[in-house]
Amino acid sequence: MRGDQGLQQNAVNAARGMGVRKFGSGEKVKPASIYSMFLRIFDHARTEWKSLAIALASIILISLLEFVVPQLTKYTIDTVIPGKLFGKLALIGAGVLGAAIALGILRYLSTSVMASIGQKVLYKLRNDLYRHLQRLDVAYYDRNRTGDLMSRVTNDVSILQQLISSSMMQLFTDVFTFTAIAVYMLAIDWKLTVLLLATFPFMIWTTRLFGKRIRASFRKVQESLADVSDHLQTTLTGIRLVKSFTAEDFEAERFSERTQRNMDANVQVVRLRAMYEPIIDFINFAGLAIVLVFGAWLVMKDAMTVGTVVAFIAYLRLLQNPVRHFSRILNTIQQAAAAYERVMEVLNTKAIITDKPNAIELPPANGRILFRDVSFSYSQAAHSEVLRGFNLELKPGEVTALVGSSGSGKTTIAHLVTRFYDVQDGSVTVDGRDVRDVTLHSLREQIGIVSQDIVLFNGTIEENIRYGHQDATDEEVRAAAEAANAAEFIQVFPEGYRTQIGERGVRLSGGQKQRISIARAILKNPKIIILDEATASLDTESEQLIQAALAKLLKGRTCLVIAHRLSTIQQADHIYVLENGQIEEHGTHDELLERRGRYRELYELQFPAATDSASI
Ligand SMILES: Nc1ncnc2c1ncn2[C@@H]1O[C@H](COP(=O)(O)OP(=O)(O)OP(=O)(O)O)[C@@H](O)[C@H]1O
Repeated sequence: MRGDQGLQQNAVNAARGMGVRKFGSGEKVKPASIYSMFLRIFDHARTEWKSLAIALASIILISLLEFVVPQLTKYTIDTVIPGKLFGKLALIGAGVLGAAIALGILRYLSTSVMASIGQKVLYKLRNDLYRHLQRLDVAYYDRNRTGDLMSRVTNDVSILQQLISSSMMQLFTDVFTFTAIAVYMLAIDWKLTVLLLATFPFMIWTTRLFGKRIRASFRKVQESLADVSDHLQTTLTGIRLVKSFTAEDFEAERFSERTQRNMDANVQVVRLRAMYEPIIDFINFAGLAIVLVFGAWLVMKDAMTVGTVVAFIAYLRLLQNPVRHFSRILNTIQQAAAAYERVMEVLNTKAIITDKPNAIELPPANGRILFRDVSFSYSQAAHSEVLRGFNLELKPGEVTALVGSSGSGKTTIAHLVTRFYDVQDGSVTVDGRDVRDVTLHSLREQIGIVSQDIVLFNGTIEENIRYGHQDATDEEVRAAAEAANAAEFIQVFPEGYRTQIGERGVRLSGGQKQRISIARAILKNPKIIILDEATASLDTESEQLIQAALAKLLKGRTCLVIAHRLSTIQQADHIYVLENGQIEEHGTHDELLERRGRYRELYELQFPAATDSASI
């Protein structure tokens, strides 16, 4: 048992794992250039121009003040000390302290303003990403893992926010300081400065070399983190399954494999940084050696004052600070670039199922649905067609049931009506209009789905029912619950309709959840209803209540019922038996029993006694 389950899980995970690395066509982005990342961030920050202006002004003032302090040093060494100007000392002391206080205030201002811009950009980006995810096709969710997508919206966006809040400020300050000081030093002594700047190409080259590798490692860190998040999401939501298979240790083992991959990737990043920083330090010391040796030589030759050399060394430090900071910021930038790539992979994915430019609103439907010569497959692989030249008519106000073996294409037919997927050939029409010619909103608004996988959100019972029609009044919500045979059990809860359900509230039984989902569909009041295995796995009492609720829901609507349990569809107006995407036979329950074909076979399998007596 253990082995079988392990094998299955591994196969599922291998397939899923492929989904992460191999995005569908159009989803793969080139390694994002840091430049395009900054452009996009600025684009998001544009509306914050006032705050940006304050931050920029602070940066300029910080650079100016940093420039003034070495000038005071030079003045003290070259003028005050030789001239014994005691009266100036207090002024110099006050000047340095004043500059320090002003620097503190400006740094506070720029940091807090940038942090708030960072948060706002983060807020916008995360909302854009979520909105985009909501619009992406169902097929996108078939290919990508939920935990991985969650990690992109949470972890990756947070990393980008760190870049804006803390590192970008530093980067601006550094670029500005670097340029201002380099220009000043060139003016004072261009030869010494050129010699000094000769070390910088080495720094840039080293930075680029390590940058690429660090980014690749960060990509691994983030991907492995997404794996961890995906594993958590699947095993915690499926905790009952894990326990029923006593797979706790097995899952803990698999979790530790994933965290180990994350740890290894992190260690790789640290190793690269540990190698990079000493190289940069060495180049910085080489610069210091040049200034010290060449400067001292100039002083000894009376071509330069001691104060100028001291100031030069102070400026050298200021010049090298940005580079040293940059080596640290590089970490954040590379990490952000890897996160940015992952965010862009989602944002660059275009939804395929969208409204045509000239899509019209589907008028209130009569509910006649026609499949004409439909061919459909989920993938482009050969022989993967689920439907081929498929024809079907669903008549307005009638119940059409689909039965057939597992995998015969029943759910796929429902997916094509709701346009979760588009047909490759032929057409699906509602009241004569191709579903691709009408807006998705107007189409889906007129379709209600009640399925076996009931999704109820964390919130109150009332909120869950109202999901079917947000503007419904309290009376309408209650009437829908009444019609769905749910009112009785809801009223037993002390808080009635305001009872919290889901993780932070009461647990409902399968039948109760089903009735709430029927109430939700009744409140939506759609012209077309799709029931997907709606009454599977319920006890007889629940089933009777639900059957009664469903009878009310189906009344006067076009209904597509996908059923395995033939007992639930005996009253259907039409029953179609599907095998391998083809209709094998159709008719009413009685007609099909008489025909003694596949339907009767299925029926006899489910109700051996009933057919025995029927045939006597
Ligand atoms: N999202 C998907 N991506 C790829 N293939 C899919 C997808 N959904 C279904 N299929 C494949 O399409 C075929 C038809 O599946 P479908 O779910 O329509 O069958 P079904 O008759 O509803 O089965 P069941 O009664 O077991 O629910 C199956 O071979 C299935 O493996």
